[in-house]
Amino acid sequence: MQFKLTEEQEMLRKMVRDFAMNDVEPTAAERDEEERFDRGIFDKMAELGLTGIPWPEEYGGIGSDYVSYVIAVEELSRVCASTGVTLSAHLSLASWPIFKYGNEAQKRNFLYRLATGEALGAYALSEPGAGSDVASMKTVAKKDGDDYIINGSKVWITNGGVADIYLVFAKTDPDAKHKGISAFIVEKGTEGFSFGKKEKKLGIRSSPTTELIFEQCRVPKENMLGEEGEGFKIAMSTLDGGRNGIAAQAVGIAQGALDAAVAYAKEREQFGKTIAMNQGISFKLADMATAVEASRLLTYQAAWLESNDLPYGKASAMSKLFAGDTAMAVTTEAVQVFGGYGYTKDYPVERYMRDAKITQIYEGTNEIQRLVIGRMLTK
Ligand SMILES: CC(C)(COP(=O)(O)OP(=O)(O)OC[C@H]1O[C@@H](n2cnc3c(N)ncnc32)[C@H](O)[C@@H]1OP(=O)(O)O)[C@@H](O)C(=O)NCCC(=O)NCCSC(=O)C1=CCCCC1
Repeated sequence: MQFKLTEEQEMLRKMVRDFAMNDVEPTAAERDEEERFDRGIFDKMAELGLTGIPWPEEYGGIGSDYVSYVIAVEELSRVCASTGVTLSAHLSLASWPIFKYGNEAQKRNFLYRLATGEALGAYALSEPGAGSDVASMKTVAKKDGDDYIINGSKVWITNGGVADIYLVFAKTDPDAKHKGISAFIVEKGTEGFSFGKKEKKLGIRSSPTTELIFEQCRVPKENMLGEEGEGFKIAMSTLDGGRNGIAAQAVGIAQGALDAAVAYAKEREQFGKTIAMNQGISFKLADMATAVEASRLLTYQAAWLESNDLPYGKASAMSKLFAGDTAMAVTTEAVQVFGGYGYTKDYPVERYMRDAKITQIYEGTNEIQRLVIGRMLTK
C-alpha cells in the first residue's frame, strides 16, 4: 500500500492552500453574511488550472488525477465550503459526464470551455417531487424535428443562475420510469430557460442555489449527452464520483474547524491555565482529529480507485457518509470548545457548523448512501 502523495499532488496542495488563504479566506465570512457569489474567485481558480484538474490537456485540462481534485476541494473548503462546492459541482457533476459520455464535438466545445474556466457548470437533476427518488422526475423533453423541447423545473441547483452550462435531466419517455430519462446540455441564455427562486440557506450561503425553469425550451439534438434513455445511468454514475467531491468538502470543513479549535484551546485561559490542559478538551480534540484523518483516508482512497479505473462507487458512498457525519460532529464539538464565543460570528466555527450540515444531505442524503452501500454489500 502507498500512503504517500506524489510530489505533484503535494505541490498542488501547497498552491491551492496559498490561493485559499490569500484569495478566498479573507472574504469568506463577508460573502457568507451577504450571500454573495464571487465570480472573480472562480476565474482565479481557472488561471491556476483548478477548473480542469483531471482532464487531458487537449480538452483544456491540466492532465492531473482525482486525488489532486479532492485535495483542491478539501483545501478550498478548509476556509470556505461555498467555494469548495462551486468547484465540486463544476468539475464532478457538470464536466465529468461530458468527459465520460460526450462525443468528440461535445468534448471540444463544452468540456473545453468548462475545463479552462471560460464557462462555469451546473448539474440539474432534482425536482420538487423528485429528490431521493430521481426516477419520479416530471420534466419532459419532447422530440420536435432536429430538436428537443424541454418543459418543467429543477430545484436546489448549485451554481444556478451563475453557471453557463447546465446538464439537465428530463424524461424523453414519461411512461418508462428510469429508462425514459435522457441528459441534455443546455446553455444559459437559451430561449425558454430561466431562473426562479434563489434559496435562502442555513449554510454554504455564498454558493447560489436556484430553481431552473424550462418553458418550451428548444435544444438541438446534438446537445443530448449519450443516447436517448441513458440519462439515469449517466446521472447515477456521475454521482458516484461527485459524492467523493462532497466527502472532500466535508474533510476540509472539519479540518478547518479542528484547526480553529486547537488554536483556541491552546490560547484560551480559564482557572489559571489554558483549556487545552484539561483532559475534557484534549480528549475531545483527539477524537476530532482521529475522525478527520479517517475521513481523509476514505476520501483519498476513493479518488485513487477512480484515478486507477477501479470500481469506486461503494468507496465514494462510504467516504461521503463518513466524512459528512464527521464534519457535523467535529464542527459541533469545535463550537463547544469555543464556548459562548463559538456561538457568535466573531469566530468562524459557527459558519463551519452551518456549512457542515448540507454534506449529510446533498448528493444523496446519508440515508441514501447507506442504501447504496447496503445494496452493494448484499447484491
Ligand atoms: C440510489 C437510488 C435511490 C437508486 O434509485 P432506484 O432504486 O430508483 O434505482 P436502481 O433500481 O438502483 O437502478 C436503476 C437502474 O440504474 C442503474 N444504476 C443504478 N446505480 C447506478 C450507478 N451508480 N451507475 C450506473 N448505473 C446505475 C441500475 O443498474 C439499474 O439499471 P437497469 O434498469 O437494471 O438497467 C438513486 O435514485 C439515488 O442515488 N438517489 C439520490 C439522488 C441524489 O443523490 N441526488 C443528488 C442531486 S445533485 C446534488 O445534490 C448536488 C449537486 C451539486 C453539488 C451539490 C449537491
